[in-house]
Amino acid sequence: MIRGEQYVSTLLLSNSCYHLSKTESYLILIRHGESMWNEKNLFTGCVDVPLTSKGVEEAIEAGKRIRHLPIDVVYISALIRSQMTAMLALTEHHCKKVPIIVHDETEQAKVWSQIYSEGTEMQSVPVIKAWQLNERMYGELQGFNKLETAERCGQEQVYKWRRSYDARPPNGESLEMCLRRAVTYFKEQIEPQLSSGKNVMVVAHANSLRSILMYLDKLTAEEVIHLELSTGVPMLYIYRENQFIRRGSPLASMENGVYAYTENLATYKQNLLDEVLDEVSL
Ligand SMILES: O=C(O)[C@H](O)COP(=O)(O)O
Repeated sequence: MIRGEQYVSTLLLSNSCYHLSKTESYLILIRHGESMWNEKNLFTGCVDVPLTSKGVEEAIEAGKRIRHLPIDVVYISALIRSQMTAMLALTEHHCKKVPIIVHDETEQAKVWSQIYSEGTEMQSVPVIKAWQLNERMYGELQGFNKLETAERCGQEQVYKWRRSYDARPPNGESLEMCLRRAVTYFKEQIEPQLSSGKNVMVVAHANSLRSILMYLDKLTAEEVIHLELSTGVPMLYIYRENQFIRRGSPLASMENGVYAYTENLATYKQNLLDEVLDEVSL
């Protein structure tokens, strides 16, 4: 439903990126691309493993699928597979802004990573690293093969550890425990960005994202059991009036379905097309 002048475009062209009116904002969630332990089917959890070449390709492909969606701030976990995915995806973004990791661990880190040129800062996207978005800590399963563990401990037990809300892998985190840190962080740090009109991308992990999706989609402990996330697939949410509206996964950049979701996005797309046409006719 179009809300008259509330959604009338207030688009401003700034360095070839458009800023939308502040009545709604966008949230993109992506599970990292395939990691070297995903490929080997090993429980990974908080072990810091990089992407495979397939994972690199998935990250680039994810970037292509969201390249025409606005992004003002990016959140990553403390693990390299999330960081590689975010950086690779952003190389595809039409804005061509430079993703810059924010270092505010200490006063010195803050001062030493300061950008002094306002113009250069405007050409960058802040990337915020948060351990709270890490994969669920898989405890004593970390490093073991998932199939072999199912043979050893029983399929049903392993399924419970992997998919249930409250079963806790030996000395590891249940999904519930992972939710407590990931969703608390989401509510305290990410939601305020969305409500201030910022468009956010979060690149995290299967289970930290499952817990965030539980919150966004109001899933019950029974429903979340069936929620599986593929690597490198972007999911889009519209944030409007403190509500999250699930919009599925953009299949391609400029896909009509995505931009028809709201008047604001349709206008955003039209402005991008006009800009391309202007460039062609120059
Ligand atoms: O940590 C892992 O092993 C995976 O990233 C997620 O594993 P799962 O599918 O067993 O939850």
